[in-house]
Parts: sequence; structure tokens; C-alpha cells
Amino acid sequence: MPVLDLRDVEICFPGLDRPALAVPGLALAEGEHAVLTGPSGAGKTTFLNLLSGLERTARGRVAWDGVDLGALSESGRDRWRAAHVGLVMQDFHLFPGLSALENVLLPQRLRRFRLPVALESEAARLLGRVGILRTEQDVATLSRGQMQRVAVARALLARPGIIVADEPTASLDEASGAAVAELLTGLAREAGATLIVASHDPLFTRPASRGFARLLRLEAGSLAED
Ligand SMILES: Nc1ncnc2c1ncn2[C@@H]1O[C@H](COP(=O)(O)OP(=O)(O)OP(=O)(O)O)[C@@H](O)[C@H]1O
Repeated sequence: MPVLDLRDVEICFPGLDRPALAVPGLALAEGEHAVLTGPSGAGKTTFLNLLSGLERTARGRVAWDGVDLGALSESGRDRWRAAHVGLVMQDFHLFPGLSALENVLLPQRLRRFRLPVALESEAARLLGRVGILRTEQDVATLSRGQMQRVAVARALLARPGIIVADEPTASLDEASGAAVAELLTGLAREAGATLIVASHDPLFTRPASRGFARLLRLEAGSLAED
């Protein structure tokens, strides 16, 4: 059974003479990886926002494991996202003044009255896994590649079944980008998570590095598959 079932979705924004997104259907199986490409303005971020419940569709249906996101209230979608989705955004969304470890833990601290000790050790383990060994370092003093790796560790802490990443290697140098791409796909595979990455980076799109990931292409809001 497909874990993602998307049907007849259409998203329109005021001032646009065509839908920003018009997708008749897409199914992704549990643990499947997909790479989303397309020119600037094609609707990639809108699509990722829709899949992660940040954007709602007036037409059509987006369901993950039978949960219809459109039927949830905004706070219901927030709770669903916190429980199921690990998000890696383009601009990291880290909090300067807090350490790498505290940044990884922050979303879980906000969700719980008391943080389980096991989560702290898991956060430190994940940071080690992404190569951040000085976990007490203020994120404001990290390099961009290190910040992105902290964002990846944070996205994975709650063991999400779905990982959504928007241009995770943009603005990183080649070596840092390669490390982030490898970590993201490797850690998603280890966790059996479904991974959707919007990227133009050959690190994700090249057949050799893509492995078994599906290649989805958005063009002016329409989705095609290579
Ligand atoms: N809130 C909004 N209001 C009006 N138009 C919007 C809104 N959000 C997105 N758009 C428009 O919808 C289209 C798709 O935008 P989107 O950000 O999804 O594209 P993208 O493929 O992610 O682009 P990029 O690669 O440049 O980030 C664009 O024309 C954009 O200007």
C-alpha cells in the first residue's frame, strides 16, 4: 500500500494566471526516496509544503498512511507534522545563541513537559554521526555546512517516517554538499524513512548518486516522472 496517496491536487495563488501546482496523482511507497527537480518558480517549495502539511489544498487530497491532511485543523496538522515529518529547510532555521545540541533538542523540548534523557544522548549520537563533535558550540559560529548538518540531525531526532528536504546542499561547497547528501540519504535509508528532496544538485539527480530514488520533475506546476 502506498504510504503517500496524492490525488487531483491544485493550488492557486492570487496574481498567478495558472495554478502554482496541478498534480493529478502521485503515490510513494514506505521508505521510497524521490528527488524533485524543476526550474525556479516551478512549484517545488509549494509541493514540499503541501506534502508536509504546511500548505493546504482547496482541491484534491493529500493522505499519508490514510491520514487526509486536508481534513485536519491547522493545529492538527502541526501535531501530525511534529510526529511524522523531519524538515530540512533551505535556510536551516537554527537559533543563534543556542548550542548545536540545544538546537537539535529544541523542537522536542517544545513538545514535551520533560525531555527524556535518552533523547539527549540520541541527539549527541546523531550530531556525532553528522560529524559535529563540539556539540556545545554556538550555532552562530558554525560554518554553513556544519549548520546544515545540525539541521539534518535535528530533522532526524524524532525518528520521522517522512523526511522532506528543500535544496539541502544549496550554498554549500562541493565537499560539504556531498557530506550532507550522503548523510541524508544514508540516515533515511537506515531509518526506513520516506525521503523527498527538492534539488538541482547532481549529487542527488545524477543516476549514479541517485541509486533507486525516483526522479520527479515539476514544470510550471505540472509533475512528470523520468
Ligand atoms: N504565497 C504565495 N502567494 C503568491 N504566489 C506565490 C506564493 N507562494 C508561491 N507563489 C508563486 O508560486 C510559484 C511557485 O513557487 P515555488 O516557491 O513553489 O517555486 P520553486 O520551484 O520552489 O522555486 P525556487 O526554485 O526558485 O525556490 C511561483 O510563481 C511563486 O511566485
